[in-house]
Amino acid sequence: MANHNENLTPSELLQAETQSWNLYFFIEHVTLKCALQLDIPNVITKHGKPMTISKLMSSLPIRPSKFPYFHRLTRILVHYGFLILQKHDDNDVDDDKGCYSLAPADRYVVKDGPWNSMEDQDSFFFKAWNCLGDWFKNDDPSAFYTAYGDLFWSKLSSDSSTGNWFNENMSRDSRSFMNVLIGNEFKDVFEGLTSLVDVGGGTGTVAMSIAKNFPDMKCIVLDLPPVVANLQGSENLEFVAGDMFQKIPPANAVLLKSILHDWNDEECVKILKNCKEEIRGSGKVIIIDMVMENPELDDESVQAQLFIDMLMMVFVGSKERNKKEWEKLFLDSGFTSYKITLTLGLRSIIEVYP
Ligand SMILES: C[S@@+](CC[C@H](N)C(=O)[O-])C[C@H]1O[C@@H](n2cnc3c(N)ncnc32)[C@H](O)[C@@H]1O
Ligand SMILES: C/C=C/c1ccc(O)c(OC)c1
Repeated sequence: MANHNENLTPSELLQAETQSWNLYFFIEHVTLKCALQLDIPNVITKHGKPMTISKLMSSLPIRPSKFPYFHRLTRILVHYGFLILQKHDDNDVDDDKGCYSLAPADRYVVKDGPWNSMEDQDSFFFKAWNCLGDWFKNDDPSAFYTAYGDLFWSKLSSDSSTGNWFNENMSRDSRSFMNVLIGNEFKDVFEGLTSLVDVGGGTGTVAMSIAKNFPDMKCIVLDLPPVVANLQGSENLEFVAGDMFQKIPPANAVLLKSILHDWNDEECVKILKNCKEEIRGSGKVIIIDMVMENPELDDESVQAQLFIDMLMMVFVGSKERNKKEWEKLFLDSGFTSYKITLTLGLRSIIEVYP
């Protein structure tokens, strides 16, 4: 092992060279981005079955002059696991080496995954990330603020196309998450509740799913005026425009999905105290958010969690919390007990009792 006063050994240097290619050039990002620019996931989805490379090329908006280059893109997409190549026969010498299909991650992205429309919002997204270095050297609340001179929620409120983009993505995230939650034995968490207010419930995707599955429960969605303006409720679903730091409508249970990770500790305590005040009957607060440092998670999940934690820092100046940090929030807001009832992928369901 070389210490940092010495030059790298030849083998360290060669390994560093390899690593720097893999780390510094965003290979996965730039190649996947091209796949999305060419609409590869949608074209394969529409085709309905795996496609040969010739079929794929002729179905995509690419010029014949570029056909000879295309297998280089599919090759790296296969390497990164974005595409799956089922080989027909290793002896095949022509370009139809096999059939390409979508990996589960693309099927998720096409069908209901959020943030796949990053393309339209590319500069919006990266402008904030590009300011992260500057943010460390200034006193701004978030790198987003450094980039835009405005807070994230305020910007979304004033710029309706970005606001709609964000709400649509949160809604996609919520739709797939609720399909897992409600579609399985996991829906116990809502059983027996008479009413529920989804605080910061966006455009109501979560509440609609609960309202549909529990017709006797009255569901309320509280969100900022520009988010819920013009949204139509139903028999047991109501939209309320407001500010969770001011007043939360009373209900048997309060749901906070992807809310507390947007705020710092003092703000979270304020929100939680407001929630506690409005709980009616023997109710609870239900939190759906990540719990960091869960030793049961695999490396891939940990990496995604670490990234989302950074995302919160960049966009809203907040953080993801470990079990101890969650517990402190609950006790500081006057709750007596809590339990982490379920972990689904990256996120957990935490029930908190007054
Ligand atoms: C990350 S999104 C989560 C949306 C939804 N709960 C979900 O999981 O799909 C955070 C939500 O909090 C809302 N929000 C931000 N500030 C708020 C406030 N002061 N009062 C009520 N809602 C607010 C935003 O408009 C946004 O819909
Ligand atoms: C670009 C995405 C920004 C973002 C901001 C706040 C959130 O709570 C969030 O949840 C996934 C995403």
